[in-house]
Amino acid sequence: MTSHLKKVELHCHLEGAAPPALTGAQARKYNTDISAYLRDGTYVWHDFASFLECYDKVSEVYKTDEDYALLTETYLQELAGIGTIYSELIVSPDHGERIGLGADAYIAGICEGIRQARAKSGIEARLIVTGERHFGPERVIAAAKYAAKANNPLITGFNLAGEERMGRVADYARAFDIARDAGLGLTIHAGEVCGAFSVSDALDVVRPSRIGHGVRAIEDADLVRRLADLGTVLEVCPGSNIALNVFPDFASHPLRTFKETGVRVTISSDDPPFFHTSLKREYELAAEAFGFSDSEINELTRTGIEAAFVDETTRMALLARL
Ligand SMILES: Nc1ncnc2[nH]cnc12
Ligand SMILES: [Zn+2]
Repeated sequence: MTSHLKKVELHCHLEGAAPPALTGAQARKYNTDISAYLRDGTYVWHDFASFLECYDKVSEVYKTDEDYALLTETYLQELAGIGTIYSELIVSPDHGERIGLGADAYIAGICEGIRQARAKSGIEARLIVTGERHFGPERVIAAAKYAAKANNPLITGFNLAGEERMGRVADYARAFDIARDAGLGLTIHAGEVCGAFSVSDALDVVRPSRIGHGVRAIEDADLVRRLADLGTVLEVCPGSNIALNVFPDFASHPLRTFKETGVRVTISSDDPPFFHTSLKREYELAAEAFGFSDSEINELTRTGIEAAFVDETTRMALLARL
């Protein structure tokens, strides 16, 4: 049981956390047929590419700033209900543009959801703006420029998500330069769908303090040592990795090996209902599938706070709540 433990999540895509019931209600509200992507309360996909397609279709039934406020507050309140004190949400202003809402209204709705949740439960949250590789480098650069200029204290990081097999990290270097120059925290999806080379590329080109997933670094022992030496924090999402067949089962998953070899690791849920998981389940898995003790799980949580994209006063306050 991990219900008594405080929790932190660094890696969750906001639209990826959309509860199927809420998505169904949204689809009915807008008279949109998403039966190809949501059936019997379950999101329908069969591989990484179809997951990304399903994700984009589901996202499209959240159309207004109020919809985004509701989605954000709903997820954060679920997290607060299981003892979560801090959450970083991965958001895409470019998506706001694509659906015609506009980036500012999209972000304003999400920030309203954060304020509502914090007022009700005290949960702290920040936003990581992401670009999506499959929409190409120009859109990713535009996302970085948006984040850099937003002057919004809740936007504290920049990420690159989407189809990892498209292009190389170097194609997106300029976007990360813009985000770095603006003082944003940097993280990047790598070593999830592609192998160890993608993590090496990320370290060489982006020099991020964190990597989303990074788990396929396990294929290269020198790279694992490099991650440990650099102190790069991996945002590990075991349930997602098994659902996407990155590893066949939890027994083959490298979370414990990373920890034992000195790589700094945290646990997150990624896109929880898409992968039949939740942050609650990821903490349970840490105990039951990976055999971590309460104090080892608290170390994962502490690492999450140490690596969080927050000011030092907030970091100290979060550490004090552990
Ligand atoms: N697991 C994942 N990997 C890459 N891009 C994503 N976008 C949403 N979830 C993702
Ligand atoms: Zn992700």
